[in-house]
Amino acid sequence: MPFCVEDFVAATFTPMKENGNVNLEAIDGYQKFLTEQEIKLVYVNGSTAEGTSLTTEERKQIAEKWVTLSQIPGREMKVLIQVGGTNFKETIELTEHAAAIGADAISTLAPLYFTPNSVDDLVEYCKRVADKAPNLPLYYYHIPDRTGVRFDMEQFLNKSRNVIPNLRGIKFSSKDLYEGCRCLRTLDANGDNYDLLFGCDEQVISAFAIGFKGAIGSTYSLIPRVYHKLKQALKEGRLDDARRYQYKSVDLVKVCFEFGSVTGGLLPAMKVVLTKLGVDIGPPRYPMVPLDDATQKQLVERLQEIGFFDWWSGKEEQQ
Ligand SMILES: CC(=O)N[C@H](C=O)[C@@H](O)[C@H](O)[C@H](O)CO
Ligand SMILES: CC(=O)C(=O)O
Repeated sequence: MPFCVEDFVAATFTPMKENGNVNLEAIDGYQKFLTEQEIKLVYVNGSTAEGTSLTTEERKQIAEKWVTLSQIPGREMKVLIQVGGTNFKETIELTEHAAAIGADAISTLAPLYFTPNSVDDLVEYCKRVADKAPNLPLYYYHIPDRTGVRFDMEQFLNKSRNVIPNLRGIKFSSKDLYEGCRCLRTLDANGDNYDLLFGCDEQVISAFAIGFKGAIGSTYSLIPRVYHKLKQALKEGRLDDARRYQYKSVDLVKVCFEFGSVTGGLLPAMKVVLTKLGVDIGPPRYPMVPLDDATQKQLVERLQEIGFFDWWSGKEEQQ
């Protein structure tokens, strides 16, 4: 079951209408935009997508849309579907649905609210999900700051190795690079063909330095070219250049956080950024609140100050 993700996976946003409904039609333009930015993998219904704010029916429709679009010649991409949530029955329904529609992989959060008591409980949970789609690779979605589930991922890997045949890795959305490094060491020592995908975009250079090969995140939708250049620079040993690209990502994330809220973090601001790039992504869904017009204007001014639109268009590269 080879599925080596040595690339950037765009964690997709969910297009919404002003009335709060999902704007399924707008996924078309967004998918095309990502194709043009050379994004070849997408992560659907995760945090960036407000997956836990969507109904199960909406999640299915969104998953179907991404899979269908990814089958259009010239617009091919791999589609990973996040199936986790609060309700195990729905998680299973979404897992079976992902398999039935031809998704490339699934990913699950830890169960929310009634959270596992031990790493063994977590392994058991992932196994129950994985068993419902035995032909699909499964990526456990580790995002302790959101789920409160903080079990050590090195232990998780060691305990699940012989138990979950289709586990293929972890989406590692934690800034604990010591833990990440221990995971990489144990995978290496055991010859595991797993992907450890880093989830903190503003630190991805550090993750690559210790051996991560791929990453999943929200900002890969916004500035994929910057990250592709970062990776290329690292590959060629041009560390200063690589840092320069990481600084751009840090600047963008920092500005988005300036307009962030406790509920949604930087997400409502990032939806504005994508809209300004010409993708009709709309507002976030409550309990996240959209930025009002005046605040959007301030955000655009801050983006101009950091030169975002110049490096986005590639203008700055010619200087
Ligand atoms: C909570 C959240 O959305 N995390 C994302 C993925 O895990 C990241 O891609 C961040 O949005 C990004 O690193 C900016 O902080
Ligand atoms: C990686 C991330 O942002 C997501 O889960 O959507």
